[in-house]
Parts: sequence; structure tokens; C-alpha cells
Amino acid sequence: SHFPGKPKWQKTSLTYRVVNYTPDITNSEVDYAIAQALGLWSEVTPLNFRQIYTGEGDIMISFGYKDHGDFFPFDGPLGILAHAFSPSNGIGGDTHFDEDETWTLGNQGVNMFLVALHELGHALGLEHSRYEQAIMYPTLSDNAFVDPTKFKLFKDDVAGIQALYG
Ligand SMILES: O=C1CC=C(NS(=O)(=O)c2ccc(-c3ccccc3)cc2)CC1=O
Ligand SMILES: [Ca+2]
Ligand SMILES: [Zn+2]
Ligand SMILES: [Zn+2]
Repeated sequence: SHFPGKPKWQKTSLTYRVVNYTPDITNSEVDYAIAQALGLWSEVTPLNFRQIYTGEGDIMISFGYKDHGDFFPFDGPLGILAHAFSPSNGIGGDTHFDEDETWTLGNQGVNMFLVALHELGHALGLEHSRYEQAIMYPTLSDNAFVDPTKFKLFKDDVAGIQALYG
């Protein structure tokens, strides 16, 4: 798949831009889910993230349907929910969400915070974990409602990101 080698960012200050938004939840809810997800990764690494609103950021976040400009078209409701590219310049780090999903911050539909936390893990260079409690586990469990302020990274997630940036 499109996650080459074991690349990582060669800088600790990264910028991100939410290029477009979903109609399913408010723009500030999307910004909040992304900020909370990036905050969890920055808490355990030297990485810091700044949101920009124009121009080219390291991590460009967008919502798209089916063919959305890369070689990995989405597939309509359910199935693939999102994907992210491993660190590199250009499309590296970019994180795409399938607009055919119903995005939510609750547990009706697909939880934006949980999927963003997983995909942004990939955008920082993380691979999958074999522990089902880990956010980097390959499959999303039928998550009960997750309050982003109460979420804790599993030890294997922390070990993984600190192996890259610790
Ligand atoms: O590595 C991959 C390739 C396949 C993917 N499928 S997905 O979009 O349906 C998906 C599956 C699970 C998650 C997930 C797993 C654990 C916690 C949170 C989300 C996110 C997206 C997305 C992905 O990250
Ligand atoms: Ca889909
Ligand atoms: Zn894409
Ligand atoms: Zn994944």
C-alpha cells in the first residue's frame, strides 16, 4: 500500500491546514477533533503543530468522495473511511477523509476524533499495532462514545511514536 518504508518528519514544528470541511458536523468540531488528536501525539513527543488557513501545510487535511485526486479513490459509505500518507514533502502527511461517511463526535456514524487520531498517527510515520487496545490497531472497534478529553494513548502507541521522535 502507499505507506513507504519508515519515513519520519525531519523537523519538530509542523503545520496543518484543514482545506475543506464536512457538512456532517460543524467546522469547529472538525478543528477540535484534529487539534485534540494532534495534541495527544505532541504530548508524548517533541513535535508541535500549528494550524494554518491558507497556503501549503505539511499535513493537508481534506474530505473527498470516490476519486479525489490521488491514486486511492474512496468507495462510498463504509468500507474505507480515510487514509493518510507517510511523512515526506508534497502529499506526505496529507490526510483524507471519505465524505461518503457520516462523521460524528459521538457514536452515531463514524467517530471523527478516533479516525483522525489513527490516520494522523500514519501521517507522523506510525505503522499498525498488534494490540487491539492501541489506536494504531488496524481495525476500528465499535467504539462506544469517546470523549476526546478523556482519551489515553495505549502504551504501544506511545512506544511507537517515541521510537520515531522520542
Ligand atoms: O491503514 C489503513 C488502510 C486501511 C484503512 N481502512 S479504514 O479507513 O477503514 C480505517 C480502519 C480503521 C481505523 C481505525 C483503527 C483503530 C482506531 C481508530 C481508527 C481507521 C480507518 C485506513 C488505514 O489507516
Ligand atoms: Ca468509505
Ligand atoms: Zn486520498
Ligand atoms: Zn491504519
